[in-house]
Amino acid sequence: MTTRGWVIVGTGLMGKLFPPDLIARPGNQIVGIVSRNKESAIKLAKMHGVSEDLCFTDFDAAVNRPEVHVVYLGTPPSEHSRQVIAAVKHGKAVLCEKPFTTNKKEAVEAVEFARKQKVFLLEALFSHYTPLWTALRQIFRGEHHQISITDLGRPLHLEANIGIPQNPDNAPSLFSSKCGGGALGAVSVYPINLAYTVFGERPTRYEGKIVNGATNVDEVNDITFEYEGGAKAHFLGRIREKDSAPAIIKTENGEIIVDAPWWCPKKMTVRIDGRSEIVLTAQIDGKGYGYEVDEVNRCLDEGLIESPVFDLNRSIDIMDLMDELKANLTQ
Ligand SMILES: NC(=O)C1=CN([C@@H]2O[C@H](COP(=O)(O)OP(=O)(O)OC[C@H]3O[C@@H](n4cnc5c(N)ncnc54)[C@H](OP(=O)(O)O)[C@@H]3O)[C@@H](O)[C@H]2O)C=CC1
Ligand SMILES: O=C1OC[C@@H](O)[C@H](O)[C@H]1O
Repeated sequence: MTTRGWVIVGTGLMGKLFPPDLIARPGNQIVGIVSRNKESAIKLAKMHGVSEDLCFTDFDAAVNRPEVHVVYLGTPPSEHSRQVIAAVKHGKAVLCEKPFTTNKKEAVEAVEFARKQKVFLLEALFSHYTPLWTALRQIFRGEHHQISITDLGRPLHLEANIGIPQNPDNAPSLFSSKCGGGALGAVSVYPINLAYTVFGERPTRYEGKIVNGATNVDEVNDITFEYEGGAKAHFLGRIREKDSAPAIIKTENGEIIVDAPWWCPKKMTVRIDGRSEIVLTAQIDGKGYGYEVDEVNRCLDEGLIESPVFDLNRSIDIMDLMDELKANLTQ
């Protein structure tokens, strides 16, 4: 088995949460931690059993070493595009946290550069790679071995709310407009991507409202997408209140209930009217970040520069849609 060396950039929440799931996957090793502050890097290194010698304040010095294969960006969205480009310049694969960037322009710059240099880049929208989201993708692509999309019929309605209560003291970058914070990128990116997965396309119309809070980032997104033929997706994304409802997908002949937390689900029930009920379950390893690590390694093993299950056009398109939503729905 190939052993891959990873550099972790950022020592905040994700710098703490991602590495245990990374190193629990065989063949992955942390070979560097980057922080703007040496003490923070050393503290994080101790937490993850990494040597102090592998702590850096200089991004380029950390990344440009032969033992580095992948760079994980656990930094605020405002840093992503620049850091993707910096890592790609050294020829290193990148796993970049969601939201991919702060706007479409930055997303295009990062993607075009990675494509030009033929270096692997993937958005770390962790839900997408979990076992039951993989099953959802297969169902709506008509590729699931047990559940037929013909029996279910076409999707008519998606309801997927997400609310994770936080505040500027425990999550300063999330509430900072300079860092590219806000509910759209922090939480609503999950229902937006779920809507892409279910309906397979971008909505033709949208309506709703985006409400900014005291720190001038959006804290509430109450948005409905409409698709060709009248199907709809609705989500309420919030960063001050908790919402632990399941996600519900109604189809012509049935429904799929994805239990909460539906962005990292362990159970999903598929009902075909009057005919069958199939319950799919999955264990989640750790906090659920190992599956995106598997996807990086699978793609690198196969010599791919983009993941076929979450290609970079989708990352760009989501940022483009978010730009539009912000421009048109902010009150
Ligand atoms: N997949 C998931 O479940 C989750 C994903 N995320 C995503 O991960 C990314 C990071 O989020 P999170 O860890 O919560 O953020 P934090 O603010 O907790 O941590 C980000 C870290 O990035 C570093 N950093 C670099 N530049 C800046 C800057 N200009 N301002 C502030 N910090 C900076 C800091 O580390 P240092 O001081 O060491 O340089 C900081 O601690 C975001 O894109 C977020 O959306 C967040 C939570 C959950
Ligand atoms: O991606 C996320 O999931 C967990 C939340 O705590 C966080 O705000 C969000 O960015």
